[in-house]
Amino acid sequence: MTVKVGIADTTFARVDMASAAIKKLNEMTSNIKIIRYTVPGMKDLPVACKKLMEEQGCEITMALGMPGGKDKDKVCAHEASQGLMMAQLMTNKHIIEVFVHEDEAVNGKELDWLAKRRAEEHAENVYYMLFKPEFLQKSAGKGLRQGFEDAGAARK
Ligand SMILES: Cc1nc2c(=O)[nH]c(=O)nc-2n(C[C@H](O)[C@H](O)[C@H](O)CO)c1C
Repeated sequence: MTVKVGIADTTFARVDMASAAIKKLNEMTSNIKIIRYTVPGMKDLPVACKKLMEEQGCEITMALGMPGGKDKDKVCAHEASQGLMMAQLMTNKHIIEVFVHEDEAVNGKELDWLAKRRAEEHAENVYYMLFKPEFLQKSAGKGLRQGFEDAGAARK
């Protein structure tokens, strides 16, 4: 049966993360219907995701945002994250937050690579959460990361 997956993204972001996530999800399964909803910025993502789940019937959503490098952007990112957690608890559905901070990368090229890679790897997580939760259980404690390289399990 087809599962609806919501993808909420922003015009503020400097990289089209949603397209990378959508491409990855469509490569992994044909059992999903993707509904995309683009809003101005990350603080608009909580209600966008809640509407995708409550009004469009999405089972799970991804919130793709890009906090800028200024202090006020980091405050906004914290506020947006609080909103996303609230929206998850209100709907009892997962919203996978995919934030890429503009100052995580040294230049535009790395930012483009990082943002798309993190979006893809979280899209994989969405697939596993929907269809193969046992795969995530098997990966518990492995230090997996999305975007930059995995941290790996702690060496005894
Ligand atoms: C300061 C600020 N920083 C960011 C940011 O770093 N990333 C982002 O996506 N959006 C930012 N915004 C805009 C808000 O998220 C939101 O779009 C506006 O307040 C309109 O609701 C604001 C206002």
